[in-house]
Formats: sequence, structure tokens, C-alpha cells
Amino acid sequence: MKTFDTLFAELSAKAVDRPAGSRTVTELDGGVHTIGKKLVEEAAESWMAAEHESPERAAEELSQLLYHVQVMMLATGLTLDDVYAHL
Ligand SMILES: N=c1c2ncn([C@@H]3O[C@H](COP(=O)(O)OP(=O)(O)OP(=O)(O)O)[C@@H](O)[C@H]3O)c2ncn1[C@@H]1O[C@H](COP(=O)(O)O)[C@@H](O)[C@H]1O
Repeated sequence: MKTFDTLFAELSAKAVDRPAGSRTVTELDGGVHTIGKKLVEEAAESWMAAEHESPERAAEELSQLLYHVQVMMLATGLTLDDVYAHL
């Protein structure tokens, strides 16, 4: 099973290698503004799933939120340590 850290390592490599068909590469090319809109969308979908759907649906939406958090970190040039320093 992937963890936050292993997913970040995978996405970091994709940002450098830029494989064809990568969703991450497409998102990064869209820039911070576009990624930010996706981040907010996934946050709202997580809230709606938790309040109106089920724990399973909430987990699915939250996983997409975590993915987009990582894309935003990459777009901003932030490392895991940069963020963890604030926890
Ligand atoms: N964990 C994720 C992940 N979570 C979410 N997403 C993307 O974010 C989208 C979620 O948004 P929605 O469901 O709202 O999708 P949608 O609205 O239909 O999509 P759009 O309209 O935004 O195109 C999904 O369709 C995925 O494309 C993800 N895309 C990729 N990953 C993982 O990231 C890694 C690298 O992926 P690639 O860069 O695509 O190789 C792989 O391990 C993937 O499993």
C-alpha cells in the first residue's frame, strides 16, 4: 500500500522524468492557479462525502485531496520536510 511519503517520491520522479500520459505532469504544467482550484474541489468533495455519503466515499475523496496536496507541493518547490516542519 502506498503511503504519503512513497507517493511523494513517485510524483517527484514523474515531475523530473515527465513520462507520457502522466496526470501529474499535466497538472504541473497547468500551474499553481489550476492546481489550487483542483485542491479546493477535492476538499469540498471530501467534505460532502463525509457529511452526506459514507466513510468509504470520504476515504476515496480524501485520497484525491492528498494527491493534489502533493501536486501543489511539487508546483511550489516544497519538500516533505518543508511541510513536516510545521506539524
Ligand atoms: N493518487 C493519484 C490520484 N488521485 C487523484 N488523481 C487524479 O485526480 C482526479 C480526481 O479528480 P476527479 O475524480 O474529480 O476527476 P475528474 O473531475 O473526473 O477529472 P478532471 O475533470 O479533473 O480531469 C482523478 O481522476 C485522477 O486523475 C490521481 N492521479 C494519480 N494518482 C497517483 O499518482 C501516481 C502518478 O500518476 P500519473 O502522474 O498519472 O502517472 C500514480 O500512483 C497514481 O495512482
